[in-house]
Amino acid sequence: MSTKLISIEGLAKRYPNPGGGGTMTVFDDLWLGIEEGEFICVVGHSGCGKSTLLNILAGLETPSAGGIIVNGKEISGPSLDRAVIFQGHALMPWLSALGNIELAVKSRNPSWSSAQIRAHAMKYLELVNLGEAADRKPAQLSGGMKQRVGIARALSLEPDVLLMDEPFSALDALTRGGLQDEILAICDARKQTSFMITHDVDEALYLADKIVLMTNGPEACIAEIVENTLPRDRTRESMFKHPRFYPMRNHLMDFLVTRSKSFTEEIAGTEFDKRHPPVVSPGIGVSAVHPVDTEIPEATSPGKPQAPRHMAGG
Ligand SMILES: Nc1ncnc2c1ncn2[C@@H]1O[C@H](COP(=O)(O)OP(=O)(O)OP(=O)(O)O)[C@@H](O)[C@H]1O
Repeated sequence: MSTKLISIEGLAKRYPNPGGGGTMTVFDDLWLGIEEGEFICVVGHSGCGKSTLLNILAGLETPSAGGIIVNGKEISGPSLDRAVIFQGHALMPWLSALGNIELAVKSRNPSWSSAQIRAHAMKYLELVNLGEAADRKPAQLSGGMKQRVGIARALSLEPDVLLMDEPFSALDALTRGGLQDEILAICDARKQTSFMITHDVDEALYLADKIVLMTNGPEACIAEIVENTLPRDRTRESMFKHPRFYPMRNHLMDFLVTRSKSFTEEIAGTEFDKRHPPVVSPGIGVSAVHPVDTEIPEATSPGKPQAPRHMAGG
């Protein structure tokens, strides 16, 4: 029996072949365990199945094989325990910012009085610094403000798991940076288990405890789990100057640019086991004081993973 909050076990997704006849396997035999309070980012090229994976976690899609266990129960559909923040905020246009959150709070707590619902919704609107915009309709809010309402709505459900599908990708860099800071502060304070898809390597390095690397599709798989070796109390400014930043960043970029395409050849003849994707810690051994001029130790360099520590179902 798994001790993880989330255990993805042998997950596969197949769709009918677009060219007709047979099926197309998006990904196959994914195994991943997620601890309570962890912030996971999934990185991989377009089409490898990141959104499909998140939608299965949300209960919006069903897997073709395998399953996902959350809190000891297999996912069989959507649940308010798993809140989703989408790229397009999906707000009800006829409701105010506060009204949108109240709707979610009411669905979560049907027995609450209107006053209780309002107070709870307002608390989360204020948490994302939108208290003063409570009465505004989505059309009267900027893109960043709308996304804040989406974040407040998801958090107001006080979910076990927060699922985010490229939540900031449609925003300008400044707004994105501000929202990343807010989400990080909130998730840290609440020890919120979070699962985010992003194409932005720096976003993953700033937010994630672990970064899951997916190979290119079709038939994508989890190639590695990269432990973020930057200090947990990193700030956006300090992160870039840390000696482990470039070992981390280079490892991720090397995967995306080269290894994600040729992974099948990389593992040919090795004992690579999809059930226990290797866990690597780039930059460990690099001095935290001196500039980056130290070699990454063999045991943690690409292709020489540490003994797997992060196993689902195990
Ligand atoms: N409902 C569907 N029917 C058929 N094929 C689908 C369906 N949904 C997704 N796919 C296919 O599954 C594959 C994975 O799609 P998915 O959106 O999960 O990828 P992704 O990694 O999230 O991509 P991106 O980074 O571009 O958002 C793609 O080839 C896509 O065309």
